[in-house]
Amino acid sequence: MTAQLNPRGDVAVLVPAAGAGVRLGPGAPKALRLLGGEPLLVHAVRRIAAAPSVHTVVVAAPAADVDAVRALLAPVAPVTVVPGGAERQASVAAALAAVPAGPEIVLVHDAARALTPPDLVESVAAAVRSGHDAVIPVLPVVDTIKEVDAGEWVLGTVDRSALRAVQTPQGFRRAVLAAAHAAAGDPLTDDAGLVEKQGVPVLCVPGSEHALKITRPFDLALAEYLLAAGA
Ligand SMILES: Nc1ccn([C@@H]2O[C@H](COP(=O)(O)OP(=O)(O)OP(=O)(O)O)[C@@H](O)[C@H]2O)c(=O)n1
Ligand SMILES: C[C@](O)(CO)[C@H](O)COP(=O)(O)O
Repeated sequence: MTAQLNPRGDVAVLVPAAGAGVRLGPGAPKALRLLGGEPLLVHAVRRIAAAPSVHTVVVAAPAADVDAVRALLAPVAPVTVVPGGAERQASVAAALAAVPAGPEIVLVHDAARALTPPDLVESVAAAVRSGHDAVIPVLPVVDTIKEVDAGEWVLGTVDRSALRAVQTPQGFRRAVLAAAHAAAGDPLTDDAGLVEKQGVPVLCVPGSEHALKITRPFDLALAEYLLAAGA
């Protein structure tokens, strides 16, 4: 039996949360590390659950922690927890397989983007609902970008005007995401990449600086600051 949030909602949110967090340094799996005294995953799920369109949330947890994650999230929101895989893509596929009949819009959202505002969940879902098969939140790139050889010698300067930094939640018509995962080969770093390989147009909508991905220790420190400031 899959847990539901809003039975009249039309959105399922998949939360890959099975990563180790190697770049954050030694410690518990990243989704379980603390921000303001609570695990990143709790922050992420709380904000997803505050988005009124959300019908179902499926979390892909580290396989060894599935029961602990179920217990952790029970007081936060009704969620389904499944074991994740060795790569993010496999974790998303496992969560997608657990979505019940009903929601025709599926969002994929990193637990590591713990402070993502509910408004961003709603705006991505609304863009899919309005007829777009695939929608991603993006921000402009603010640094000058260089192509380098072996990470050391500059080969050239890339025109950044057409570049965007891509966030989550990424939103899809359910059948489009399912077909892209069914056809998936080697793992890609995001779900839009799989959909692009199927020739499906992907729409960009404005992202949010609060949806930063907590990847390195500095990101966690920044998130602590943002949380204390009311994010
Ligand atoms: N096998 C994996 C790997 C990643 N993720 C999830 O995918 C999201 C984005 O991944 P990232 O931020 O790169 O997390 P990690 O893989 O944990 O980071 P690292 O590469 O530093 O270990 C995270 O919520 C992470 O938990 C997952 O569900 N399953
Ligand atoms: C999905 C993602 O968050 C979009 O920016 C990103 O691609 C995850 O990448 P990572 O290498 O797993 O951090």
